Amino acid sequence: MAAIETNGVSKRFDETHAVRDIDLTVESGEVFGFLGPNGAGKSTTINMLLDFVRPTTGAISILGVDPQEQPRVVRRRTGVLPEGYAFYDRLSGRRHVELAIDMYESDDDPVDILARVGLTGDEETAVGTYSKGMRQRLALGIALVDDPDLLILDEPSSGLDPNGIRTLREIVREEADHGTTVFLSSHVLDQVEAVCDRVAIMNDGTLLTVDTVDGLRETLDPNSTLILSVDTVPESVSQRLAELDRVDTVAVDAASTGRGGTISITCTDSGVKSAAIGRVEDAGATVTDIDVEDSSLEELFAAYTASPSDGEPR
Ligand SMILES: Nc1ncnc2c1ncn2[C@@H]1O[C@H](COP(=O)(O)OP(=O)(O)OP(=O)(O)O)[C@@H](O)[C@H]1O
Repeated sequence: MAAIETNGVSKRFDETHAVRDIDLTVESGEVFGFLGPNGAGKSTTINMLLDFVRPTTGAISILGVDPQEQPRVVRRRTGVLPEGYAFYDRLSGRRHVELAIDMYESDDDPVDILARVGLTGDEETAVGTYSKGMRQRLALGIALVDDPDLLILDEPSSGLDPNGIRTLREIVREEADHGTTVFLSSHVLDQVEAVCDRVAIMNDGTLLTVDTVDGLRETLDPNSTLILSVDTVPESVSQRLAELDRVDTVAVDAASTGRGGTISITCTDSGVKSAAIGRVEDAGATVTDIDVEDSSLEELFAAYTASPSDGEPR
C-alpha cells in the first residue's frame, strides 16, 4: 500500500490554479523530497493531503484512507510539522508536548521527545522565550508524538542552525529506519539530497518530475567530472585522453613543485571513466586518488524550474 497517492488532484483559488492535475505516489517507508520554488503549490498540496483544504478535483489516499472521509484517522497516524504554527507563549516546551501526547492518548514521555529534538534543559522554559530554531525543534518534537506512520515536514529546516539541521537529518533517518514514511518539502536542496530516496519537483502548480536524484542527474546532466590525483603529469596525457570518445574536456594542473598534480576529465558518459584512468596510467602516471564531481541537486532543480510551466527541462 502506498503511503500517499493522489490521482488527478487540482486546486483552484478563484483565478489562481494553485495545483494542476497531480498524480503522485509515495511508497510506504520512503523518504520523499517535495521541491519547488515559492508559490509552486507545495503547501496547498500538503494541506489537501491532510484535508485542511479540499481539492477542486481528484482523489487522495493517505495510508489507504480517504482524508475527506476519515480526516481524524489520517491525522492520528500522521505527524505534521506545518509551515506556520502557533504556540502558547506562557506554556513550557514540555507542556506543549504533553498536550499533544494527551490529544493522541499516547504514552510517550515528553522528556524523551524533547531530548530527541535537542531541547534537554529547556523543557520547563516558557516557549515565549524560545528562539526561532528552538520553536522549530519543538514543532518537530510534537510531530514525532505517538510514533506516526507518516511524517509530513513542511520546510523543516527553517530557522535551524547547522546543529539543528544535523539533528533533523538524524531524526529523518531514524524514523525511516523504523519504517515511517517521510514526506519533506524543502528549499534546502543539499539536505534533501542527503536524506531523500526520491524527489518530486513542482513548479507553477504542476508536477514536473518524480525521480531519484541520480535519475534526475542522468536525465538532465549526464556529464560528470573525474578528478585524478597523479604522481606525475605525463606530457602526452591530454592528447591521449582527448582521443577517447565520450571525453569532453581535459584540464591538467601540474603541482608547482613539478611533482604530481591533478587531471580533471569531463565525461559525457560515466562508462568511460575506467578507460580514462587506464589512459592516464598507460601514459606513465600513477593515480593516487580519484574524486568524482556530479552536478548538485541545486543545479538540477535550476535546470527544471528555469523554464516555468512548459514542463520541460532546459
Ligand atoms: N488560501 C488561498 N487563497 C488564494 N490563493 C492561495 C491560497 N493558498 C495558496 N494560494 C496561492 O496558490 C499558489 C500556491 O501556493 P502555495 O502556498 O501552495 O505554494 P508553496 O509552493 O507552498 O510556496 P512557498 O514555498 O512560498 O510556501 C500561490 O499562487 C498562492 O498565492
